[in-house]
Amino acid sequence: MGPSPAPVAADAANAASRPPQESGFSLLGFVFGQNPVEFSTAVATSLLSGVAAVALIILINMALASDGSDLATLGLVFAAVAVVTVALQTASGILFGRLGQEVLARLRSRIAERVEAAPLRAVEQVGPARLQALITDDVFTLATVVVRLPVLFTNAVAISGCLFYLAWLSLPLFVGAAGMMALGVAGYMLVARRARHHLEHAGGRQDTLFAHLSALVLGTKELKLNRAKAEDFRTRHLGAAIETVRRARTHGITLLALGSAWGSLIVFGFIGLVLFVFTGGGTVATGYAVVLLFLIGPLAAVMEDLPRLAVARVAGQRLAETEAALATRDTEPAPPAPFASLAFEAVTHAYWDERTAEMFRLGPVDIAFAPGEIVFLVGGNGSGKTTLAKLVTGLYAPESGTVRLNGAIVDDTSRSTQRALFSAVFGDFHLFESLIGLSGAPDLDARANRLISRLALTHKVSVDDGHFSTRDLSTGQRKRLALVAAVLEDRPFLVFDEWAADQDPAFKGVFYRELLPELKALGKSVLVISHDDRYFDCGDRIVHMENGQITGDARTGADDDARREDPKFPEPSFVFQSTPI
Ligand SMILES: Nc1ncnc2c1ncn2[C@@H]1O[C@H](COP(=O)(O)OP(=O)(O)OP(=O)(O)O)[C@@H](O)[C@H]1O
Repeated sequence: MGPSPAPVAADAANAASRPPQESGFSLLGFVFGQNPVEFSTAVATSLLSGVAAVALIILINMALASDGSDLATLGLVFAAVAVVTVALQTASGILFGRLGQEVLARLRSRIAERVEAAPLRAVEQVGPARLQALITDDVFTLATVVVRLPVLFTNAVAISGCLFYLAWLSLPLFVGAAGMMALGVAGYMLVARRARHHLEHAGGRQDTLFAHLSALVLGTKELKLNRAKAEDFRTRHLGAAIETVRRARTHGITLLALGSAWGSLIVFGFIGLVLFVFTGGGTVATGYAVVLLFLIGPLAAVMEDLPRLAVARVAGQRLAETEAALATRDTEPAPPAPFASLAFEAVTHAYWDERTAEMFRLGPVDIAFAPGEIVFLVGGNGSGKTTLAKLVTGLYAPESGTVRLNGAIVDDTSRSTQRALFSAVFGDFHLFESLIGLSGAPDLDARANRLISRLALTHKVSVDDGHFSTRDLSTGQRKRLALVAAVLEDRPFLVFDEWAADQDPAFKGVFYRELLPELKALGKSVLVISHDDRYFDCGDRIVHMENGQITGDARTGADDDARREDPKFPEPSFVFQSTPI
């Protein structure tokens, strides 16, 4: 065992599980930033439509108090203001609708961009369930609030305007109205605090729910085979998560509804007091009654929107937390550099498992790679082979130790140069539907189809315009397609993580005895993680791992000249021509 690495430093990016920080996400700021002109116009139109609505109320009151001589003029003004109000409301509705969709699209792109830019370890720690919940549910919640903003602004202005008008009609009554409203708002806020706690809890449980929903799809086979298992999963696991989210959200929304009811009660109470107790009829009372009756609509709408704002605030906070967890940016992708050597000195990495409070430590590891070398990485399950491969490819940054590429130290600013050396097919590889990143490469379809034929897949799949004709294939066949994509990238170093494990015995032979030597003959380096001990002789070196340590690193013996004589190792005669892409 080497010196202990700094505890959990490697997992320090686990910000997603940190206690929630105050929301660093301002929805208004974000919408404004996306499109300042459109946002300002939208706000202006909704504010003006609020002013116009107040003007309408004043005109109605003037008409009610009129002796009839100015009714015609008032009528014309009323018609004009009504048209302007409707036009403004429509314009702000359309503008905020557009902005809402823009927010939805931009936030989704922004999350995708953060995921792309963040180091792999940070993305792994945030986890797919949180990202899925965020990109679907939370982002949608935020966009919905944006669509409601014009109504909120219009109503806020209408309420303020009406209050001014009430003050003008009667100051003492206005003071009473303002006092009652303050009481209503204070009561609402008190309840809303408690409601927010429930909504935050629901947000946290939402991640578990999405994880279970994904297990429902990915684990369909296992669940369908065993009814008891399916029922247990549906009721106890998925069902419990659905129920927890439902209960927490219901609690939150019920509390908010009670808060709104308290607000409405106060308003109605005040209308009653003004009409039946304090004014005792008269013009002021009529004016107050008309305005207060009008106010019920905007006040009710604002009360209705407050719960939406509370839910959106929680969504914004989750977004801010996740973005903070993904805040570290990897260096910009670098163009492929020439490869002369890659060396790791005393490199370590540690995983911290929060649930079991256990640490897996890899290293300190010393290992070096040269061009045109085939290295087998072998060892028991969980010995750290894939983790080492992630360090070698630059997907993980070492916690300590030194990486040298072509003699120069690789640091956080140059790690992308290290990554640019590699193409890899990991055990949990993903086969994209097309040869992404390669469009426009010369003869792409022809070269891909030659490789497909070489991998005995011609009857199953072809490439047309860079797209695979199908991905409905066996796991082994999809892995062959992943290999096609990796080889076509034409990078100097390839990593295959137990690639041959899903191949039939005949094809294992093709992989180890034909493809690997041909890649070597093209000057490629290959790191092969393998349990196929009968093919270990195909490597130049065998590196053994145990418990996160390299326990052996030895050359296989057969030198390259001897190999070339050996009929087992053919010349690179065929399709793997390394056409630069
Ligand atoms: N994403 C992860 N988060 C936390 N711990 C992990 C993670 N991936 C691996 N580990 C831990 O690291 C150890 C080494 O895993 P690794 O996948 O590197 O082993 P391996 O030698 O490739 O195993 P196998 O032959 O089964 O693929 C595991 O025992 C596991 O506890």
